[in-house]
Amino acid sequence: MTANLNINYRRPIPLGSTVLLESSLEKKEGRKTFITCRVTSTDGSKLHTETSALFLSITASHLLGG
Ligand SMILES: CCCCCCCC(=O)SCCNC(=O)CCNC(=O)[C@H](O)C(C)(C)COP(=O)(O)OP(=O)(O)OC[C@H]1O[C@@H](n2cnc3c(N)ncnc32)[C@H](O)[C@@H]1OP(=O)(O)O
Repeated sequence: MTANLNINYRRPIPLGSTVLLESSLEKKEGRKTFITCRVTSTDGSKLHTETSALFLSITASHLLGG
């Protein structure tokens, strides 16, 4: 479950363009998983978006409000 999501939009992505999306698992601490992601031009020269997020493992009952 997404607990935290930060997105920096650095440059617009031109309509119809192809981009490279790289996602990394930074660390895992118990129920917490820290992920980063970058969207760049396919040659990596232009940074479009950079993101960090924290996901928490949950139980099915959490989704049901338990
Ligand atoms: C265009 C489309 C865009 C789509 C965007 C993505 C859409 C989505 O992801 S939809 C889902 C959105 N997420 C939600 O609705 C989640 C709502 N929140 C929750 O259900 C709960 O707060 C939940 C499950 C995240 C955490 O609750 P709970 O399981 O009780 O964890 P809790 O005991 O509070 O915290 C556990 C640990 O995580 C940490 N933690 C919890 N929330 C955060 C947070 N926001 N930031 C940093 N740390 C956090 C706590 O500090 C604690 O750390 P430690 O164990 O070191 O003390």
